[in-house]
Amino acid sequence: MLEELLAGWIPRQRWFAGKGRSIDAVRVESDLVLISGDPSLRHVIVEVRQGDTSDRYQLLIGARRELPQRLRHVLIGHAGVDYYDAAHDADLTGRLLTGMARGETIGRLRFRHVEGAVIDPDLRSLVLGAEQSNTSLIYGEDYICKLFRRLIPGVNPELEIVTALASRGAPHIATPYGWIETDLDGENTTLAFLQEYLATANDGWALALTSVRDFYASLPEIGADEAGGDFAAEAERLGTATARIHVELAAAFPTDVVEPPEVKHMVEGFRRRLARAIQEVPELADYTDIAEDAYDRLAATAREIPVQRVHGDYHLGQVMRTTTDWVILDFEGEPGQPLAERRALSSPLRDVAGMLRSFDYAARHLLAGHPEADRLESRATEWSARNRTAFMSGYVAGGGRLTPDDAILLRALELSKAVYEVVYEARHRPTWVSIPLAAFRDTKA
Ligand SMILES: Nc1ncnc2c1ncn2[C@@H]1O[C@H](COP(=O)(O)OP(=O)(O)O)[C@@H](O)[C@H]1O
Ligand SMILES: O=P(O)(O)O[C@H]1O[C@H](CO)[C@@H](O[C@H]2O[C@H](CO)[C@@H](O)[C@H](O)[C@H]2O)[C@H](O)[C@H]1O
Repeated sequence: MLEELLAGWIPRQRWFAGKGRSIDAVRVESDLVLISGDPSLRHVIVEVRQGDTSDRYQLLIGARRELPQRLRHVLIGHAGVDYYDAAHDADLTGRLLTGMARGETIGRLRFRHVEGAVIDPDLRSLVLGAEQSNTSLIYGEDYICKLFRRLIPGVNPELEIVTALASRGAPHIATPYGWIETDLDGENTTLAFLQEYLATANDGWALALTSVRDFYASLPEIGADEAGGDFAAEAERLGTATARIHVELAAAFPTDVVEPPEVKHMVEGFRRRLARAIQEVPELADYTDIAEDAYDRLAATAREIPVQRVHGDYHLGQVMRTTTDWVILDFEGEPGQPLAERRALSSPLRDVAGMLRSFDYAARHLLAGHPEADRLESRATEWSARNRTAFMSGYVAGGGRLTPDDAILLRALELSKAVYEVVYEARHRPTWVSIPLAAFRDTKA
């Protein structure tokens, strides 16, 4: 009965990855009672079959004889009692904190805390604004608990990296407190991650946009360096924080080098990504020569490239400015890539390339559909260049490496990221495709 209700409810959830394809079957793979009574709380893992694919999802299911008004929007369905999405029920979600604080094992679920962490189990939760691929619960002003919805067997890279960095006393991370795990297909798999909530911080994207708006609105036109909301000092500090994180990651995890023949394989990977992207967004074909030129130059550099664990999907939306520092979040790699690829060693310049692209995004995203887009084009270029330069100087000052050969690698990585972004935007925000395409146009002119 529950399975039937879920088959109707799951496709309507933001985090459901199989949208647009019909569901053949929903099967409950595991069902554990975490609290009994009314209201009751169950932890459920379901398998959703669609054609020849099947995905697993994690659910917290509450049951009450009658759902109060405040929970009616998360009703799953009625079958004797009202079943609902208990992630939204602050009367029940404290159970996750208690489990982690006590280090409990319940059936196949293991609740764990970071050594020495003290977790207050009495805080009440709220679901963070827009649920995307995961559901995040904010407990009081203290913790954020990310509940992974679609379950991929394996340890989540975010948990792996943040706990390793915290144990080294690394700066620029949000303190980890605990996690929930289980075994899936014989692999230890992360179900949820509890971390410090940066209640008073602002994310880098919002801060950068404030600066861009201020710069665009300043009349008579003044230089980016004279604008009141100049972001360059922050960009530079962020560059230094980024270099420090790279140093810490290199110390906490194994490192390696990619030998020159393997660099060619890496370039082949870039070319394959470009070819796949062109199939999806044919407009990109106009810029093939520019990307290929950067890839050829990289293939021609006969030197080894140091590789290590990196952030993997680094942009202004992943960094937060607290009153004292930049904090880096979401070390999960590019969403949608297989776990092995997200955990693979890579050049730290991949993150640098991601952030450079992000400065360009911040400068340009207001231009799409702007009546004065032509006038603002040169201002966008000025803001982007100023902040990219400041970020790089902070990165180098913080110990980040940038030799002339690195600059060739950085350029290829930046264009490869822009290729990824063109596909990402075509899928999710088609009116933004022009932003990453400008990364190629800039050099074509
Ligand atoms: N530790 C934190 N403190 C404060 N806000 C956070 C924290 N972690 C995430 N957030 C906020 O939650 C939002 C989504 O977090 P994120 O980890 O990027 O989720 P997703 O993987 O779904 O993109 C971010 O935009 C950020 O503003
Ligand atoms: O934050 P996520 O891990 O979900 O990353 C994905 O979404 C990002 C958009 O939020 C996307 O980033 C792109 O848009 C940003 C502005 O919204 C911009 O700052 C980034 O430079 C740009 O790449 C990211 O690529 C995607 O993986």
